[in-house]
Amino acid sequence: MAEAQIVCDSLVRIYQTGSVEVQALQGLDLTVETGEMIALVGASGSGKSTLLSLLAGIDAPTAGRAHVAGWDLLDMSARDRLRYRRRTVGYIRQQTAQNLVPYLTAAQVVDLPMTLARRPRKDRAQRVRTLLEAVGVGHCADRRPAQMSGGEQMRVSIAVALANEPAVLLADEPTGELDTQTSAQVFGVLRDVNKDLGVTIVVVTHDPDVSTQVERTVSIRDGRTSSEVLRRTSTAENGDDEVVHEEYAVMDRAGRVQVPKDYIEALRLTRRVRLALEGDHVSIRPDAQEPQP
Ligand SMILES: Nc1ncnc2c1ncn2[C@@H]1O[C@H](COP(=O)(O)OP(=O)(O)OP(=O)(O)O)[C@@H](O)[C@H]1O
Repeated sequence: MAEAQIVCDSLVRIYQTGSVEVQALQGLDLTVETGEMIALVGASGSGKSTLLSLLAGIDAPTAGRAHVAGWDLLDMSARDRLRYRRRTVGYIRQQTAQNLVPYLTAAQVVDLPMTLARRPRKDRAQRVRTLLEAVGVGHCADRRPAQMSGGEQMRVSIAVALANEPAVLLADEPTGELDTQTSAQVFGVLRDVNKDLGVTIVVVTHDPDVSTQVERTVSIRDGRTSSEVLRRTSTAENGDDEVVHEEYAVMDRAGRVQVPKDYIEALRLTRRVRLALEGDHVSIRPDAQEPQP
């Protein structure tokens, strides 16, 4: 079977500032299939942006395994990394302004990544128009960022990220600075890109409504994937279609599963627990020998 488009195993990123060490990712596992669109959620500081910048090839992992579209992110020359950033991934940064250039028009900024990738001039002009139309901002071609709304700027940012036909699109809080209605429209553009162009998309978001818009929402806690919510459509007893959200814990390759904090507290689980295979499930019980607090 072909490997998934994004595979992270026990991914670690440690930042060292002076004598202080921050473990932004502490053994994160994530698999995203080709053509999937997933949302990544988690509290502030949980490691979402760190993960995205590693996947974008902006930053390098400290340890673990990370493969994206056939590239090994832990074993890449500087030249490979540049090529990867230009052609394999599209990255939309958290602040809209960081994706654009104040003195360039929308058409010029979408053209830029193609010029850097040495695409012939005649292809570029046509593609700039097609891309701006595709994300609904054809009318902004000659405008600079200051002459566009936040939603229009974000659409142009999406067009920039798509310029070199990336296999993977990474978006860090693309709707964070937008009102509810504009957010829904921008999210709609990302969904269309995913459906129509088959681009694999990972979107970081704080918006609790996103799980209703994607098939899979992955939660990150303390630099690890903690749970996943899958959205499924099933048929209710009255014959109507109903959307069901089911939450799953994530197990890593070594078989480790994180027990949710509220379960630990409810059963007063301590360092040692009793595990038992019971027919079709595994049970976890408190250790009777351990003194209860
Ligand atoms: N360049 C850096 N140097 C040192 N520490 C960093 C750096 N970047 C991130 N961190 C730390 O790593 C941890 C994870 O940060 P990250 O930005 O990935 O979180 P996040 O989940 O994206 O948060 P938010 O939702 O607020 O954007 C935090 O403790 C943060 O302070």
